[in-house]
This record gives sequence, structure tokens and C-alpha cells, in this order.
Amino acid sequence: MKEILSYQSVEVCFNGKAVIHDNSFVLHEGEILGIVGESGSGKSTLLKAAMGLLGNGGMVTKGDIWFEGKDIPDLPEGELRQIRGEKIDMIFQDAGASLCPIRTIGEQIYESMCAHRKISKAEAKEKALELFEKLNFKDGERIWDSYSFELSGGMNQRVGIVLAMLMQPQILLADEPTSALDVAVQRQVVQEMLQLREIFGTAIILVTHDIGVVSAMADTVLVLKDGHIVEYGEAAKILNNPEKEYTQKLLAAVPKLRRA
Ligand SMILES: Nc1ncnc2c1ncn2[C@@H]1O[C@H](COP(=O)(O)OP(=O)(O)OP(=O)(O)O)[C@@H](O)[C@H]1O
Repeated sequence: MKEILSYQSVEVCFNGKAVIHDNSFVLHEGEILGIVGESGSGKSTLLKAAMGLLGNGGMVTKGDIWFEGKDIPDLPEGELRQIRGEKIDMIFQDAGASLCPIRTIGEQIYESMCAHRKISKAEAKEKALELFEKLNFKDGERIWDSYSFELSGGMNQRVGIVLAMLMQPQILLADEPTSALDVAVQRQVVQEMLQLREIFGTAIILVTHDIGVVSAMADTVLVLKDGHIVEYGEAAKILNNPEKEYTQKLLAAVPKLRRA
């Protein structure tokens, strides 16, 4: 499988203080990489670095993040904007909350697609309904015409994921995509992300506290502690035979989901 994203000896600082130290790992086409580690270990920072979204005080101070032959930290904002959303997209824990309350889901899907390509509203709707159907959403037409407050929290989160996927990005960075959801909806979202990989070959970096979600989805796992990589490799090996004590402790959490 082809490498599509490669972190090489990456250091990230906020206001001069390093929070990510010498991190190297790669993501291949269609691969799902799970990043785990306790709160504050730097998981979100790793994702944001690939989107050029570290904010004013944040900076990649050493190393490279290669994507399509370009080093993301070196790219000007204009080029980053073209990559974001279209080639690499990110979803958050509250993807649903980022939906605008005063415009219908359909209007937002249309606007989001228009931002990246020339497309008519009818084409946007057709594409969205097709994806809703592939993902077994029962009533795509109704969702298209709904406002977010008319949908459940879980449904909004699922719509947020569809929104991120409509541009068919090569890489989806998912930051705690299931942690605000109840177990039944979590299961659905996990299935939907796996289906997206099947349909589009999307590679996913999944940040989560939930080892169950990692074991249900990930091909590879990276364990992060205080910005250092503790363990990195094949998911089955790390989840079944962790070498490091830190990983063993993390795995003590009972998995809630299992691979189908
Ligand atoms: N914008 C920021 N400004 C200053 N420090 C930051 C900023 N964002 C993150 N940090 C610091 O970087 C470190 C890593 O934070 P990060 O949010 O990446 O951790 P995390 O593993 O994703 O945590 P959580 O699981 O709680 O989301 C923390 O020490 C945090 O305080």
C-alpha cells in the first residue's frame, strides 16, 4: 500500500514549549491508524498539525509532515485551504454541534460542496442522498430538509461525518468521533466509518480514549504519552501483546465494541 501521509521526527511547540517530541509514523492508503493515550498526551495536536490548524501559539518546530510530496508545515495558508476539506478532512467529537442551527442540513451540504467545486444544488443533493443511502440512513430526503435541532445528537454526528466525506477526502482525521454518543450510535458510527473506507478507500487517523473503538477499527495503533511515542505497530499485536507497561495499563479499560 502506498504511503499517503508521513510524519518524520516531528516536534510541535505551543508558545515555545514542546508538546510533541520526535514523532515518526506513516499512514497508508485505506489504512486506519488509532492514536491512543491519556488526556493531554498530544493526540489532537498531532492531527491539527497535519491540517495546519495549530493556532497562533502552535508550530511544527522540527521534522516534516509529507503529503503528496509537500511538507505541510511549510505550506502557505492558501495551499493549506485547498488541502483542507478536499483532500484531508477532520471531524470532531461534536461534529454535529458545528452544524449551523438556522440553515437546513441540505443547504449546508450544498454550501460545503460549493466551497470546493462547481456543482448545482440538484447534483449536491443527489450525491448526498446516494451517500446517505449507502450508509443506511433511513430517510435521506427528510434529513436533507431538516434543521439540526430537528435531529437527534447521534444523527447530527452522523450527518457531520457524511458532510466531511462528501468531498471524498483521501484522509479523514477523526478526533474522538464517538465519545459523545451512546453505545448504540457509537456502533453505527464505527460501522459507517468502516463503510467509508470500503467505498472510498479513505485512510483514517482515529483519536480516541476508547480502546474498544480502536480494536473494532484500527489496522495500526500508536500509543502516545507526554508527546512521546511509547509503542507503534500492528493493532492486533499491540492490543493483544503490548510490550510496554503504559500500554498494558491503557488496555485495562474494558473494550465495549468488538470487530464484527
Ligand atoms: N492551543 C494551545 N495552546 C497551548 N497549549 C496547548 C494548545 N493546545 C494544546 N496544548 C497543550 O498541548 C498538550 C497536548 O494537548 P492535546 O489537546 O493535543 O492532548 P490530547 O491528548 O488530545 O488530550 P485530550 O485527550 O484531553 O483531548 C497539552 O499539554 C495541552 O495543554
